[in-house]
Amino acid sequence: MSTPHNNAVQGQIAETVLLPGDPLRAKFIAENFLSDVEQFNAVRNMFGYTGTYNGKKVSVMGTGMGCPSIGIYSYELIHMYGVKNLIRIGSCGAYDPNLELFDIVIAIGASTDSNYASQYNLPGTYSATASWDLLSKAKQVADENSIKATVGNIVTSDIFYHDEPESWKRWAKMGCIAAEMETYALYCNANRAGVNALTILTVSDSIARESETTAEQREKGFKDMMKIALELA
Ligand SMILES: O=P(O)(O)O[C@H]1O[C@H](CO)[C@@H](O)[C@H]1O
Ligand SMILES: O=c1cc[nH]c(=O)[nH]1
Repeated sequence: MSTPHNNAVQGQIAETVLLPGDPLRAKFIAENFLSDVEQFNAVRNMFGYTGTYNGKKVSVMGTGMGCPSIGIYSYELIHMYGVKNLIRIGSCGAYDPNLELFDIVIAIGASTDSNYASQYNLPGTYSATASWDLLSKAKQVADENSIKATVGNIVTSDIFYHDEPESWKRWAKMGCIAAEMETYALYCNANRAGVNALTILTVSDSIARESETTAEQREKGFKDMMKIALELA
């Protein structure tokens, strides 16, 4: 069975899938970290691959940018392909001035300006949280490999170019340490379905320090994040 967005057939996708926003980052991981690689998707150039890492079957697939895009891909992976562990590996902008470029952030929860959770018609505000199992393992892998990884609440925003450039400071005042654009929807989908999700991010920009990495570094760098995520498979 395939979907309008994914050509994979049953059994082609592993129970653990790494999810970078950028499909070229998925290709890079498949080519450089996995063995016995098979490509399962190219619809919309949203590349997806399955291979092995240390003998374990693992998949990697792009999600595109924003909650609607990761919402579609992660829903299909969970409900149509039986995926149990969804690990986003993305870039983020740091709000916390203690975070430096290339530092790792592990998202224990995501706050948001998105209305993704309105579909659940809840009688209040939903806190989208990570799988404790994946999170505690990820922190352990980071510590064992002497990789600095900061665990905290992040902001998933629908907006990259904000009309009010200083508004991030209000999230920072609430203890949010970094911003990206997908985790809230990923955690909602996973929690609603009773499967595991975790977001691991690399700081690509410091909003607090006004510094940034290049597009090539974002595609090919970030090896610490990839190592942590692959060890979870
Ligand atoms: O590097 P990725 O995973 O795409 O993540 C971040 O980068 C994109 C914005 O440049 C958004 O998708 C944001 O969440
Ligand atoms: O500032 C940033 C950097 C990466 N991704 C974002 O969403 N924001």
